[in-house]
Amino acid sequence: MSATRIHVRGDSPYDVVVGTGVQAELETLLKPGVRTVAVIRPESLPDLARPVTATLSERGYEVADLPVPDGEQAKSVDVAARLWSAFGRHGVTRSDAVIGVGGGATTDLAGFVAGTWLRGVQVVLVPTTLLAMVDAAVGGKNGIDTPEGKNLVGTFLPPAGVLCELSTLGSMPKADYVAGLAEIIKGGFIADPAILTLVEADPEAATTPGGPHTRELIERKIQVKADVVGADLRESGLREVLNYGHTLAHAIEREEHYTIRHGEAVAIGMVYAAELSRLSGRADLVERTRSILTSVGLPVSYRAGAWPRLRDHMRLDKKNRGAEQRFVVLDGLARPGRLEGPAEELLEAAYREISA
Ligand SMILES: NC(=O)c1ccc[n+]([C@@H]2O[C@H](COP(=O)([O-])OP(=O)(O)OC[C@H]3O[C@@H](n4cnc5c(N)ncnc54)[C@H](O)[C@@H]3O)[C@@H](O)[C@H]2O)c1
Ligand SMILES: O=C(O)C(=O)C[C@@H](O)[C@H](O)[C@H](O)COP(=O)(O)O
Ligand SMILES: [Zn+2]
Repeated sequence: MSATRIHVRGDSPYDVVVGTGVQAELETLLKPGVRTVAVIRPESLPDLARPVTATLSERGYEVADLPVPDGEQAKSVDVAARLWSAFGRHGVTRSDAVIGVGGGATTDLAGFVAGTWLRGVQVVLVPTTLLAMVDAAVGGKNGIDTPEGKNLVGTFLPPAGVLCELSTLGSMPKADYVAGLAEIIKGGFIADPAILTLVEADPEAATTPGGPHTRELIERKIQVKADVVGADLRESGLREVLNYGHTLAHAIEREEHYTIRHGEAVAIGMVYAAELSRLSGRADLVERTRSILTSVGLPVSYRAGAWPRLRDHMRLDKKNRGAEQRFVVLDGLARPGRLEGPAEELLEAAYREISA
């Protein structure tokens, strides 16, 4: 199968390479002069990183294999501090490189420690989940969670390259794979409705890595993200559209102590954002949102009694300006807009519509 290259523009441009056998390109992404490569990967998945570490060792690089806790548990200041110490022990310098292999939690952590060590060393990302391929590893946002909220500490560091090895998706647990579909569907609502048509035509096929449209869905969503982050890396405006559904999603993740899958929280958050759009007189895409998410097995509601706490968590959303709460909403299909300083009654009314 041939590889597809999706180019991300900007001051530090790079390619996202999608296909099978693409890890062979790894060495070409490393800057000349790299001696030590720190490979960060989930501790329970040594086989995922082995092709990377073995290739680099054979080519004569000093490889530091750095396992981290699985999933969201990795995105903590404690784990970051352990990695900074390991970089010191292994003598990672500014001419060296960090490689993040794993799901979005691992690539977010790898980007964060690369962006903060020595004020920034090169990072290459090798996403191994659907969500990380179509979203987390693309765009240069990274971060860790704190007790105060999701991703509240992080940097913008464009990767030197992203390698999406499609064969790694085969071992993904179904629920994690389906969670990745939420971000693909998000791309459909904010920018590329053809994504929605593909999923709606055969939802069951969309939930399996080997489906007839798997690769097209992946490439379309990466293209949506590449177009946006290529124009606005640091979220000065346009990039906010990628946060559709995330204001409530991040509040739910915090409420669940980061045990709910990000994609599941985003699914619920998108229904909430669709309700906000409808109730504020913009687009009415509520039924289409509920229906497509339900068809692939994603959640569309959350506990009724949770509103006061969720409302409080949303006050620390990164899109807020001072006391003004801000949301991404839809003025129409593929026409994202903003809701700024909404009345509390509107926020609560939209929540009543999605609460179970
Ligand atoms: N930086 C961004 O722009 C951005 C965008 C979207 C999401 N995110 C972040 O991404 C994270 C979610 O990513 P995720 O959905 O990949 O979850 P995840 O990283 O938690 O991975 C899910 C689980 O799958 C395991 N796994 C990884 N690859 C596997 C494989 N090939 N086979 C079997 N198991 C595998 C992981 O170890 C983990 O247990 C969240 O922290 C979210 O905030 C970041
Ligand atoms: O890349 C972005 O920008 C996004 O908003 C994509 C989201 O899917 C992603 O979850 C991101 O990490 C959220 O960013 P945050 O700034 O709200 O933490
Ligand atoms: Zn997200």
